[in-house]
Amino acid sequence: MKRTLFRTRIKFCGMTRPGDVRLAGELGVDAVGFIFAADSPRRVDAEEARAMRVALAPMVSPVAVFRDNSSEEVRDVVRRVRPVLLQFHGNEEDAFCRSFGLPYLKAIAMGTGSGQGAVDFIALRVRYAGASGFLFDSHGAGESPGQGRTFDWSRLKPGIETPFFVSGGLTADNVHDAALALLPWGVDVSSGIERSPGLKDGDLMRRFVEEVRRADCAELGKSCEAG
Ligand SMILES: O=C(O)c1ccccc1NCC(=O)[C@H](O)[C@H](O)COP(=O)(O)O
Repeated sequence: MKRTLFRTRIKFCGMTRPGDVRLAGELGVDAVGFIFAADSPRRVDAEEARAMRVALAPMVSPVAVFRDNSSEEVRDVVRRVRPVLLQFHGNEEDAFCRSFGLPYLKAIAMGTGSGQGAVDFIALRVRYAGASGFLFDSHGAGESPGQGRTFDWSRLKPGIETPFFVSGGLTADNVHDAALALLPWGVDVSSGIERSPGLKDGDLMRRFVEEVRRADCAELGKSCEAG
């Protein structure tokens, strides 16, 4: 999407501890994700997510993350956790995703490596007409997300007109390049800020945020020079 503001949103995903949620807020992160997918090592239940929601600083958005959960499970999380955004990583179609009355992000499985074509963004927009945005993640279709692998970023061509997040294998060492190469609405990270699945590391969290802000400053500098 055309860059008009110079702040890349940051979402920390797979939070499992209130202390990590508190630190994310202090670091200026925009959103935190709670994972309710059955097969995730970062899975939390609605009560654990509620406890973390209490630890959220003002203006930090709680996001509920699913992968082929039943509509009853999603409804239960919506009622008990009160997320402001839903994120779907499985085979969910638009009618399902929008049926909960909340904005949603559709995660798109990009697979790993190169050799696949550019993303057909118009087809995605048609298929997920109700989506507020997309999250391009590195897992293959049917694979578990959160594996810490990148995908071929060149498959995302400039000119995407809907907010999109880049995800998969981002760390403090590569997020600066990703942000500058793709100018995404936001970046999403899980294992790149962890010591082990679900246990975030304060130093890695802080370094990740610093690197995103460094990319934002570089981009802002370029547009100031261009007048
Ligand atoms: O991370 C998981 O375990 C997970 C399981 C099921 C659905 C979604 C999941 N994660 C969603 C995310 O947004 C991750 O942050 C994203 O896949 C990036 O992960 P990573 O490569 O570890 O940064």
